[in-house]
Amino acid sequence: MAKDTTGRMRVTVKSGGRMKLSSKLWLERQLNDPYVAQAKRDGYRSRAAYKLTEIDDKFRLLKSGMAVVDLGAAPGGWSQVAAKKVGAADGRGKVVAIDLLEMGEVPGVTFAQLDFLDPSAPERLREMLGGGADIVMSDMAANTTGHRKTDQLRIVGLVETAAMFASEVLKPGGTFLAKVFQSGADASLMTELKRDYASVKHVKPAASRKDSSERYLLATGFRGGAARDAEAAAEAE
Ligand SMILES: C[S@@+](CC[C@H](N)C(=O)[O-])C[C@H]1O[C@@H](n2cnc3c(N)ncnc32)[C@H](O)[C@@H]1O
Repeated sequence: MAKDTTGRMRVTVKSGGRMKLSSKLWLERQLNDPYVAQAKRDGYRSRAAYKLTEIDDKFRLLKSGMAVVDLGAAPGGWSQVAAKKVGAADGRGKVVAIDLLEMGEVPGVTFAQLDFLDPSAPERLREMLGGGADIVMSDMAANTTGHRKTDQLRIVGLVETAAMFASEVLKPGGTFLAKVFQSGADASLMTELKRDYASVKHVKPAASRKDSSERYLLATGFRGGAARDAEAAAEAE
């Protein structure tokens, strides 16, 4: 039986033409998970909402009036948190979100069902955004094959593509937040991000399961395309 990136056993079930992951262990965890119960009480679509809330409480990323891109948004917990913090429902801020899956409407959030790896995705997102972004955040998790090396490459590929997109749309001073998995495979990405952002670190919120290798890469203080290109040109001389 294959394992996913959290190391848990994975059973693949076909449902309505869509592949669904399930397991007895996963179900037990859901039932005993305080964040799942809390999310129900607070009206959040997912327990993931608390990961973003925690990161934001600590680093004060989301502010009223900001423009946010949410990659891999379904079922919508992060979009709900971001929409509330930036004031998207009353038009102060903006949240644009995409996912491979459908997502129920979140007030103030512009959503498109779209594969981020599709060549048309960046342009579509730029159209939805209609300007620069203050934050690009990605909670995307690539589908796993069970083959460790392949899975690591897919995961890193997804984050690198998200980072590249972030560097195209972020305003100077902007933030890139992305889910990664502890593997060391993101070392070269870290080096690039350190060149493009004032601060780059890994964060692991308490709501992220301890036995999971999941963590988040937080890059703040985007230096902006012009500054970055000048630095690269100086290095090349
Ligand atoms: C952990 S979930 C996100 C949970 C979400 N942040 C929340 O708070 O509800 C990861 C999502 O990434 C999406 N995803 C994975 N690869 C993607 C891709 N290439 N393009 C768009 N979405 C993708 C999956 O469909 C899945 O819904």
